[in-house]
Amino acid sequence: MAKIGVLGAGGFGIALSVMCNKMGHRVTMWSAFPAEITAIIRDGQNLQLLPKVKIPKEIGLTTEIADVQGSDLIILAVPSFAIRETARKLAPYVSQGALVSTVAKGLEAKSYKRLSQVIAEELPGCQTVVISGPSHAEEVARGVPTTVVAAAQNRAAAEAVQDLLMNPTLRIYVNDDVAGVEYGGALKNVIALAAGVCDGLKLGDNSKAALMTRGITEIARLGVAMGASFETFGGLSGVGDLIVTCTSMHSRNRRAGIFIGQGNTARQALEKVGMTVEGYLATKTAYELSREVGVEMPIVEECYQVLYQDKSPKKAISDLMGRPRRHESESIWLQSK
Ligand SMILES: NC(=O)C1=CN([C@@H]2O[C@H](COP(=O)(O)OP(=O)(O)OC[C@H]3O[C@@H](n4cnc5c(N)ncnc54)[C@H](O)[C@@H]3O)[C@@H](O)[C@H]2O)C=CC1
Ligand SMILES: O=C(CO)COP(=O)(O)O
Repeated sequence: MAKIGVLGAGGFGIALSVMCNKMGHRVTMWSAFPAEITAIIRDGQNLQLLPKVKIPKEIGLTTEIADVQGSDLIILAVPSFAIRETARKLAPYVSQGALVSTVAKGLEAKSYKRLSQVIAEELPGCQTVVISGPSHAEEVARGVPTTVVAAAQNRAAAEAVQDLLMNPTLRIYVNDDVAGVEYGGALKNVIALAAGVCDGLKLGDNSKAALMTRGITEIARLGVAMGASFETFGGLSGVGDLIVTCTSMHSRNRRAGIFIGQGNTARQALEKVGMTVEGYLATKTAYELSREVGVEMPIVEECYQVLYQDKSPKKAISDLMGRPRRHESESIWLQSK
């Protein structure tokens, strides 16, 4: 039995806490917000972020981040925009070599850093392991067979997370390509939003398949330009997560896209979903990064215009369809002029 600290008491923080508790680990779940913990204690669940998942009494609930000190593993399960401030709060309570994981999927705004890089800056001396892959909280909490990857620069650290968290319903593969795993996880949310827009517009399966396939092409194009391995995008954290997020009703990104396709503004869609929609910020960050490094990302660019410049989704789709003719085999390497 290990001691696990989970930072974040939303959908995925709860799902992982419940899973770890079932495995026999001693779990402490932290939230930055006293009202969130009070509501969980009162309702025995988080009615807003993961309803119908009962939180067992053995899981410690706290707003004192110091309470996770001495954990064998600390999992950051807060949205990507809160990773730096949460890691900074944690810093006084972790020792050299501590094992820290993140499940957040995003890039830091403005710096375009990957979240493991952000954590390494705030927690130097810790071993950072990225956990990513097709893993909706609703299903992880129910014990639906799920597969993810654990990626770290130090393979032993990823294997330690594999040892701690792998169980009959969660199969964990180790991966050395941290950059590829993180770009896949962050960027698939943009494509999932776009897939939701297609669904909201009541387009067909052809359109969705096109978005997913061309989407992973441009995700890989940026990832490879940023130093990732091409192969990673064909794995669980790439195409695997893209498939689940573009097709599942659990996906908050896809649901936000559906609202936009039905005629809501981006702001209205985010409010209606009421949970973390990483694809919104990721669209802006990916758009800016792709321009900075000169990588062509037509779907990301159209998403940016729909979300941030009020472009009509129908016009965005017709502009994508009307792009210059191209050979499929060469397009993975395309750089913009
Ligand atoms: N829900 C899911 O199925 C999965 C989510 N993820 C990723 O995990 C991350 C968290 O997602 P969810 O748990 O679903 O989000 P959520 O919206 O359900 O919960 C977010 C949690 O973060 C906390 N939080 C918000 N702002 C904060 C701040 N400034 N400082 C500290 N804590 C803050 C909230 O209090 C809440 O406990 C996201 O990056 C998401 O992409 C990854 C895999 C699956
Ligand atoms: O990353 C996820 C599943 O792997 C969760 O996706 P959403 O954030 O779109 O719900």
